[in-house]
Amino acid sequence: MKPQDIVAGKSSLWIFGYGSLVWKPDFRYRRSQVGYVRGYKRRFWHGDNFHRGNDTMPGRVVTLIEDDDASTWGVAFEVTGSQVEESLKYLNVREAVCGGYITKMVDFYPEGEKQSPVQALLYIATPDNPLYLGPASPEEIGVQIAVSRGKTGHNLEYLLRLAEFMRRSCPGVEDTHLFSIEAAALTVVSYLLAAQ
Ligand SMILES: N[C@@H](CCC(=O)N[C@@H](CS)C(=O)NCC(=O)O)C(=O)O
Repeated sequence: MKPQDIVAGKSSLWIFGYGSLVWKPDFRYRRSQVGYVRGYKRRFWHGDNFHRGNDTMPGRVVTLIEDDDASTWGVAFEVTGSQVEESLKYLNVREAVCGGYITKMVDFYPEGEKQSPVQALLYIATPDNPLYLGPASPEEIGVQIAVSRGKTGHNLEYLLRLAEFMRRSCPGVEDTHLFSIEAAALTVVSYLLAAQ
């Protein structure tokens, strides 16, 4: 379903970010809210040959994998009025055209027990995507991230900023996948620096 069909006539929309969007939305929004989506786990299983890698050395970025027992924390951004069309136009290029992501509407749960869920749009890269890399060990993913760079910057920045967001904004949430990859990538970097 195209974003424009989803938001036809809507004066406001929530957009959920769980990767680079949590630290670099780069579009105008009315307000943001930390929270989570249910039924998905965040995994560095998507390839990136534009922003954080290239065709010969694709970087690794995150996507969501369906898992009924999991939830993924991030940030939802509410866009209103002209921000709706502006944000979707921008994200279509950044996420879909350059990144291979598609859109999906899900329930977003703002942090705090009393809050009821709201519908949010998110960008997800499914396994049938040509850039999809799939599962690998934290060590393999850490090496790939430590040596990849694309038009937007180094893949390490992408990883470390997401880890920093989780520690700062979701301190009670344990994300073993993310932090084990962070540890592996930093170990590779320390070896590379020592070898210089
Ligand atoms: N859709 C996820 C992942 C978004 C993401 O990381 N997309 C990449 C495209 S491959 C991106 O925007 N990268 C920009 C950057 O690396 O700075 C999110 O909601 O944050």
